[in-house]
Amino acid sequence: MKVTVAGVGAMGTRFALKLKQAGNDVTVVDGWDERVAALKQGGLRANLDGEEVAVDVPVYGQKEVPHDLHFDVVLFFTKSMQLEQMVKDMLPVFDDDTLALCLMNGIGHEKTLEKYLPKNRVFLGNTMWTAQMTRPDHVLLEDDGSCELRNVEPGEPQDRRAAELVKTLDEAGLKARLLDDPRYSVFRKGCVNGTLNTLCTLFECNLEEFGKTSRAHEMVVGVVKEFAAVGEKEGIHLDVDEAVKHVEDCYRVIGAHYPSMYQDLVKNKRRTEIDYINGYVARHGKKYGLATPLCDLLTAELHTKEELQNAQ
Ligand SMILES: NC(=O)C1=CN([C@@H]2O[C@H](COP(=O)(O)OP(=O)(O)OC[C@H]3O[C@@H](n4cnc5c(N)ncnc54)[C@H](OP(=O)(O)O)[C@@H]3O)[C@@H](O)[C@H]2O)C=CC1
Ligand SMILES: CC(C)(CO)C(=O)C(=O)O
Repeated sequence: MKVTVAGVGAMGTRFALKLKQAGNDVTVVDGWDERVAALKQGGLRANLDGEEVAVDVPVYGQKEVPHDLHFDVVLFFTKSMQLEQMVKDMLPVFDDDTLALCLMNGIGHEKTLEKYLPKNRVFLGNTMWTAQMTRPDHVLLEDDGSCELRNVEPGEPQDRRAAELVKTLDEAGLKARLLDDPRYSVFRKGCVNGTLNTLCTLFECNLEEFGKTSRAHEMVVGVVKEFAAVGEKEGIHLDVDEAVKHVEDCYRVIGAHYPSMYQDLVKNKRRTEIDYINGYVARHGKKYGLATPLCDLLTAELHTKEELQNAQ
């Protein structure tokens, strides 16, 4: 499959590397100049499950992508606040059958994609893999994970193409599965990020350390209930007990991981994706007349921490 990964930070690198190693034709695009320079010089460099690897792929800065390239799929892995600009910059390489796949954290990305692309070419889902930039030229890829996806609009040929995408990702060792409803999956993943990313960033701990604290369960249940209430208004019937279990399973499966939001703010002093996670629930709760006190407070706390850290 001919794939371009648009946004090749930590997670984009995992997907680009694994897809390339499995024999796919992979190109990468990024907007961070230092990262682009490092990729052009040394390729995709990572510690992959304990082994140092370096793989060469074509690399383009976000503003220098040649318009005559063709791809079967553009896989978006920017931060949420960078997605819209990346979609606009990638539009010239979309032809009549190029697919857009977004597995990023955050709720509502399909709306951004649908502003620029026909709905039947928008594919959505999430990943439970982990990844961490150690330097602008190097990524740490450890832990086990998975990913899941589906076309947002049912029908052909997109149902068939979703199955093809899953097969390609799965054959690359990315443990992919086909979803029934991608928006359900995005809200369910939102529960993981709206609890673990946010609280581990505030408390500056990893998932396992947070999970061992005595009030963790109470906080997780409270936040998940707010995601479920907003989801309900948007036609998504989240199973609260199952979503809480999904969150709490992370303490065991990827316990040593510091969530991407922690990496952004605590490690890199970068602004976070909070407005697309708890902030989404807080904003939409207001729109539907629902009280979402925990998400309101967590969003305000994260923004306050960003201010105090002078995050860029
Ligand atoms: N990492 C993880 O474990 C997981 C991540 N995800 C999701 O995947 C998506 C991509 O995230 P991820 O791969 O973690 O992103 P990264 O942290 O690797 O960064 C993406 C972009 O942020 C900017 N940036 C990051 N670090 C620095 C730095 N030190 N100095 C300057 N700029 C920096 C760069 O863009 P620019 O310069 O243009 O601002 C870079 O291209 C997100 O939606 C995330 O939530 C999902 C599951 C797990
Ligand atoms: C790996 C996981 C699930 C941890 O919260 C994540 O999505 C992240 O780090 O952003």
